Amino acid sequence: MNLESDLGWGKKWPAPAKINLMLRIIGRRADGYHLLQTVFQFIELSDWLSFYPVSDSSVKLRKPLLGVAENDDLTVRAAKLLQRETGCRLGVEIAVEKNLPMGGGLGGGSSDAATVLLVLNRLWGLNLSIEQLMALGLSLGADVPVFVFGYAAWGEGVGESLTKIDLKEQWVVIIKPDCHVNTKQIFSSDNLTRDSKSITIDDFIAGQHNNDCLQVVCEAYPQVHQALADLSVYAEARLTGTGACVYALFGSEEQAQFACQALSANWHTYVSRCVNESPLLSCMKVGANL
Ligand SMILES: C[C@@](CO)(OP(=O)(O)O)[C@H](O)COP(=O)(O)OP(=O)(O)OC[C@H]1O[C@@H](n2ccc(N)nc2=O)[C@H](O)[C@@H]1O
Ligand SMILES: Nc1ncnc2c1ncn2[C@@H]1O[C@H](COP(=O)(O)OP(=O)(O)O)[C@@H](O)[C@H]1O
Repeated sequence: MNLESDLGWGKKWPAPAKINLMLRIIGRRADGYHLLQTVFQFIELSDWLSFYPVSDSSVKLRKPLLGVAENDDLTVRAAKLLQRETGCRLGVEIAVEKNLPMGGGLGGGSSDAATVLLVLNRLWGLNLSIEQLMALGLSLGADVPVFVFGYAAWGEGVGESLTKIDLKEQWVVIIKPDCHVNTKQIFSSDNLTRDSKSITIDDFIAGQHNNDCLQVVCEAYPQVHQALADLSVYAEARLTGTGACVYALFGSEEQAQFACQALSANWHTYVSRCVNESPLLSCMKVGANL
């Protein structure tokens, strides 16, 4: 193995999805952003990113995503942000294997950005700390810090104040209804509950799982309402983030596969495993021991 591949150039790095196990909106900041209480857990279902050296300081995508201009892509924005913040003059070509649905509430774009921040920090030798990378990530999107943090977390603020939490690692069945939910549109709704009472981690563990976006999302997107009804035949069905994906947790892979197979006749479904440590973090630990 040569030095380039030892460092991780050309290697495939995961950008895992997240689910929100509950989401409460407890207030609103002066800039319009909402103050949340949420619980993030990772799932193994991932996009995969590879990085290739280039001879100049350009940042480019091997193949831009359908419907996302190259310069708007969160991977490109994350790489350019690192260059701006550190004065780094190295460039990169990024290849993205996109498996996570866009606008699905699974945080795919945010996770792609976090993978770029963490991996290029290593490949470009920048030595930024996790805290510095989380702060940079926050400027790209409220969901980015948790993917840099790398552990299942109780999230507050706009999602940047994170406390590590150990959750049961169950199997998850996800339905992706045939619609893209625009996060900004949901957070702009007059009908959104914005004054939920704060709860504690113990309240969540005792069973408070509600998502304050649920009603507004179901009113705007009847497919989401139908997906929740169909999934709830098998287990408690919940909305992740602002949707559109809905999910249910199962104690075993067999139970999850059973529900998934039955639902896949009418829906686009995924089955995966929930994990407390981000698959990216696990991968980076292995890399660090090379
Ligand atoms: C709701 C959550 C829950 O995890 O997830 P998704 O459903 O998007 O995956 C996140 O808070 C979303 O994070 P993210 O998707 O990164 O949002 P951003 O790009 O920062 O914001 C998109 C838009 O949503 C609104 N927004 C977002 C987060 C927040 N706490 N308050 C808001 O009001 C803002 O209007 C913002 O312009
Ligand atoms: N690399 C990327 N992957 C996915 N979406 C991206 C990416 N870069 C920019 N976007 C934009 O971000 C939006 C939200 O994407 P995503 O993070 O997948 O959904 P959500 O925030 O609902 O979980 C997309 O609709 C797309 O316009």
